[in-house]
Amino acid sequence: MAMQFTFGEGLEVTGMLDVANRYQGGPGFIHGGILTTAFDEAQGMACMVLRRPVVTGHLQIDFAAPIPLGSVLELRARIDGTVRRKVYTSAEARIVEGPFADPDVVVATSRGLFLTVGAEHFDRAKDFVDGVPVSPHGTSSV
Ligand SMILES: CCCCCCCC/C=C\CCCCCCCC(=O)SCCNC(=O)CCNC(=O)[C@H](O)C(C)(C)COP(=O)(O)OP(=O)(O)OC[C@H]1O[C@@H](n2cnc3c(N)ncnc32)[C@H](O)[C@@H]1OP(=O)(O)O
Repeated sequence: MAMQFTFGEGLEVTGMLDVANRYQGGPGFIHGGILTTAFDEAQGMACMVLRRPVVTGHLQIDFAAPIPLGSVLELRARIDGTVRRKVYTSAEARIVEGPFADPDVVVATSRGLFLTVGAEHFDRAKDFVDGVPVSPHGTSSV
């Protein structure tokens, strides 16, 4: 997904998403699956501090407010803790530009469980790789 990421202090990662027209779900608003993808990317990116590949095991989104096309979304994500291969993460989204912008209002939240995996996890699909992902960290082609 075409997001810009910056690494803040500590374990927090900030991702910015321009809510383009192609991300429409209901008329005028972002599709919930797109927002879910953005959280998956941001929380997966927060896991990169571990310097091991991870995959998403469980992701739970609360859609608290509608997000109109043309918004700029800010997603802040972090690792909350690790247990063995399990990596517990959370994130919030705020509209920071556009007609509904209010940096004090959280419009969606996410909790995600990621699992560290070995290189063999991806090796199994190497014959099916299709193209170069858009994302600089190489996880998504959306
Ligand atoms: C050549 C190297 C290439 C490197 C490339 C690096 C890329 C960049 C890296 C990093 C940036 C990442 C950015 C990511 C952004 C996008 C990520 C995605 O969209 S990933 C696609 C969607 N997800 C899947 O396709 C997973 C499909 N599922 C699986 O493969 C397995 O189910 C997996 C790996 C998640 C777990 O399977 P198991 O066999 O490895 O692990 P078990 O032994 O079953 O579980 C381990 C522990 O986790 C818990 N667990 C597993 N799944 C759970 C679940 N769904 N809910 C709750 N707990 C779960 C279990 O209860 C267990 O817990 P206990 O340690 O015993 O306490």
